[in-house]
Amino acid sequence: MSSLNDPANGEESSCPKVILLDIEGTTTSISFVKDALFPFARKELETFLVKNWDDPIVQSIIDIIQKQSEEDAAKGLLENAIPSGLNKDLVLPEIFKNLYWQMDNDRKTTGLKALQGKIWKKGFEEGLLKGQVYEDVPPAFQRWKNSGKEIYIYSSGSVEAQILLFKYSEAGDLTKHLSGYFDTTTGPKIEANSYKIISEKIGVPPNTILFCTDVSKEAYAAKEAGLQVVVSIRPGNVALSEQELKDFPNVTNFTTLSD
Ligand SMILES: CSCCC(=O)C(=O)COP(=O)(O)O
Ligand SMILES: [Mg+2]
Repeated sequence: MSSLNDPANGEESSCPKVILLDIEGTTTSISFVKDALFPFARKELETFLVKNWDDPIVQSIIDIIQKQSEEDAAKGLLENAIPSGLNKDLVLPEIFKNLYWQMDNDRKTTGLKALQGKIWKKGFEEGLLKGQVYEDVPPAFQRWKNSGKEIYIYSSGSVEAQILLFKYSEAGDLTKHLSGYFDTTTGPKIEANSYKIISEKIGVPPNTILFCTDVSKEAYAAKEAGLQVVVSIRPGNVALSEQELKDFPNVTNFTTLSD
């Protein structure tokens, strides 16, 4: 990784076998997620839930959202949890209120992300949404595959949403390059244990995985788990502190990220 903006930390890092990528701020601009994907889900939210209320998968997501609201209320983040056991007409306004609050605060909870994925499905399949990736992403995928590496995704977006974004991308179907996907059902992205689980699931030692993300808390968690870590600096990303720049190599695009 000699061409990276690598702080002189003196640590040996071997050539990675696996590239593990975050989406927002890494393969895809934050502005695409915030200005296209999130508003689409917000606009369709009420219609989607009213129409699909009886779908068992939607009901299982509602359960997750309700339980999350209990945790949030217990922590004092919310005044009231979503009441359970109410009929559809009484509970739906409470669910909408909770979800608008979550979206306003860009919460990365498993329930909200699963629901957004379900809503985006229609948008991607009907051509109303096209997944955006930075222009250096498709050639990097090809280069890594050619050199025998496996590429995985780890994003707060649900696995379903991740697949949609890469399948219906402006650069064509990129899922052919991807070996697998992880979301917050594996664990929070800011906990080292999540990265240990990912390395076990992929079946390779942590230090053979190179994780690239824009979020420093995720970078520190992955580093603690023993992964190689590179921070992504893209236009619109949150700027890194001086300390973070010392602690991690960084890339401004994938052209220089691992051969
Ligand atoms: C189609 S993936 C949606 C991305 C998303 O909802 C999100 O919150 C992105 O989080 P990330 O962990 O990729 O930074
Ligand atoms: Mg990100």
